[in-house]
Order: sequence, then structure tokens, then C-alpha cells
Amino acid sequence: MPDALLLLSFGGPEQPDDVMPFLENVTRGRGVPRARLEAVAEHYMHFGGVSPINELNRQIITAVEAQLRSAAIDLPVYFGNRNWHPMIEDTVAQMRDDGVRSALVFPTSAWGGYSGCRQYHEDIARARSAVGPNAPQLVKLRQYYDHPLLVASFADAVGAAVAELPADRRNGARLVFTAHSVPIAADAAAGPPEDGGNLYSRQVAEAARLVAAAAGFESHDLVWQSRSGPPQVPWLDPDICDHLEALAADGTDAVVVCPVGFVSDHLEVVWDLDTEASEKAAELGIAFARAGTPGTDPRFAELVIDLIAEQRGDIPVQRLGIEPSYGVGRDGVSCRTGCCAR
Ligand SMILES: CC1=C(CCC(=O)O)c2cc3nc(cc4[nH]c(cc5[nH]c(cc1n2)c(C)c5CCC(=O)O)c(CCC(=O)O)c4C)C(CCC(=O)O)=C3C
Ligand SMILES: [Fe+2]
Repeated sequence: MPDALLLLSFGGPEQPDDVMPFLENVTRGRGVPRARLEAVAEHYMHFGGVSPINELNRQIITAVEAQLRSAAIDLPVYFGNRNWHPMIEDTVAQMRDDGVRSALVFPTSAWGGYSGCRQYHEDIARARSAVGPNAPQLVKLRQYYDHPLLVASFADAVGAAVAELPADRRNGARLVFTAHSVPIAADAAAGPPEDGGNLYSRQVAEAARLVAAAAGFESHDLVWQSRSGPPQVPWLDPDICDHLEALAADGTDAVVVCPVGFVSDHLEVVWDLDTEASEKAAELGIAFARAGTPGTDPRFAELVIDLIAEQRGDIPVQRLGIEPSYGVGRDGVSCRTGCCAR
């Protein structure tokens, strides 16, 4: 039985001086051009050098703690990140000092793929080896891209966004899903080799299909956002802004954008969508409404509790999708041999 839960996330700057060191941590050894780093630093500076992500994760933790208390489950919740404080290495050291011997790890990514899954296993392995022989055993929870509570939360958010559009444009509104782009080669390698690849984009497409159906839409589009890396490397496309141009050219005058690839309103959502894409839509004369993310919905904390119960064998696995869900691994050993290599 686990004696703690660790919420493991990406991390983000909390003051202007954090921005560059944070970006250097994120892109270490990744070949992201300096110009892109400076542009992204600028995005953070529009928000005073503070990413919303850490505060949103603290809210998730508060909600999870409350639900654990009301279910009379005694599981302290810890917070650690890959790229910024509290760093996972420091958190796992604290867990050891507190006498934690075995913990479950909830990642704030619902997806398979290198960035969304395998890299979190690597974070776990790195933190445990930094802490040494008394490090707690850490079991990462599964990919939850198609959990009924995630789908229901996004579907309700889509409905609420439709209601924000001008009344005379609601019926013709196009539903557009977005997720973080990744290099095409990384997507091709996503999932266990025997699974045929593209696990990330397949799961995103399946989540979009489930949310669209639950929200009562007969059709929808799936596009990508927040591309990084050198321009000669191909990434998943089209980009959301290019797609808005194509929609305008086809006569679309209203869109609902659902950031299905993100659990919270972090910087990619509040900058790339609420700022850049919404400005692009305004230029094109398209009415624009952005659906909320599930992180602050009480159902998200419930989802975390369900994943813990599933992992302990207390309840059956709850999934709606036809694509697989992997991602469970112990002590940073990735779920399958050769999974999500890049
Ligand atoms: C699939 C995926 C998710 C979703 C799964 C998950 O949630 O884990 C995600 C989430 C996030 N990505 C984030 C921020 C950044 N991602 C970057 C760069 C990259 N992301 C990538 C992929 C993903 N990223 C990739 C392939 C790169 C290229 C470099 C590399 O191969 O690693 C860069 C570098 C600058 C840039 O190039 O944009 C930044 C600053 C934040 C925090 C935002 C905040 O502060 O609120 C979050 C939640
Ligand atoms: Fe990213």
C-alpha cells in the first residue's frame, strides 16, 4: 500500500528572474534555438514573469487533499516538478526524510509520448538516484486521456464556451481542439513499438472525438499549438492560427477552441490561445470562445482519487476510448521496453 501521493508536473517561473533559468532547464540539450527561447521569455514577461502553472497545481493538490480527507484515505500529498521549484529531487528527499517508503505519482499530463509520459519516468528515476538508497519506491499512474471525468469536464467546458458566443453565431460555430505540437518523429515513436506508433496524436484525436460527441457536436477539427524547435524539423500541424485563416477563408464566423491537450490554463493556454489565437480570430472577423480546462473542476480531483483506487485494485479501470492507455511504471522504469524512445 502506498503511503503518499506525489503530484509531478512541468514547473514554471514564479518571478521575472526565474524565467531564463527555467527555460534553460526546459530546453537543456534539446536544440531549441535561442531566438525561440527569447520569444517565449517575452510571453512569460507579459504575465510579470509568473507562470500560472504552479498555483494551479497547488489548487489541484488542495482539492485532492480535501477529497482524500472526506474519503478517510490517509495519504499525504507532495508536489514536485521537472523544470522548476519545488524540484522533484528536493521533494523526493523530503519524502524520504518524512519516512515515506512507497508513493504513487500522479503526472499532470494525460498522454503517452516522450514529453507527456516517458520524460516523467526519467524525472522519477533521476530524483530517486539523487536521493540514494533510501529513496521511496515511486509508482507512476497511467495515462488518463479518456477517463470519463476528464471527458465530461471538457465537454461541459465546450458547452459553456458555446454560450459565450454571440447568439446568432452559435449554431454555425466550428469546434476546434488543440494540443501541444511535438516533432513528427517523436509522435511516430510514441507508444510501445508493437503498438505501431503515434500514440500521442492517436490519444489526442480520440479524446477530441469523445469530448465532441459528449458536447453534442457532429464534427470537429484537431489542430496543434506551441510549436518549438528549429524550423527545419517537422512538427505536428496545422497550427491553430493557420487553421483559423483556413476557416475564415471557408466562411466560418465563429469557433470554440478546446485545449484538450492541457489539464490547466497554463502559459500555452493563456498566451498562445487567449492572446495570439484570439487576436488572430478578431483580425479575421471570427467570433472566438475558448473552453476551460479541467484542472480547477472538482471532477479532476475525483479523477485523481479514482486513478489511485484503480491502481490499488479497489475499483475497475474507467476508460471510454479505443486507444490504449499505458504509462504505469515503477521507480522510473518506463512502462514497456522501447516505449516512447526518441
Ligand atoms: C507534449 C507536451 C506537453 C503536454 C504534456 C505535459 O503537460 O507534460 C507540454 C506541456 C508544457 N510545456 C510547457 C512549457 C514549455 N514547453 C517547451 C518545449 C516543448 N514542449 C514540448 C511538448 C509538450 N509540452 C516539446 C516537444 C518541446 C520542445 C522541447 C523539448 O523537447 O522538451 C518550452 C520551451 C520553450 C518553447 O520552445 O516553447 C516551454 C517553456 C509547460 C509549462 C507552461 C507554463 O509555464 O505555464 C507545459 C505544461
Ligand atoms: Fe511544452
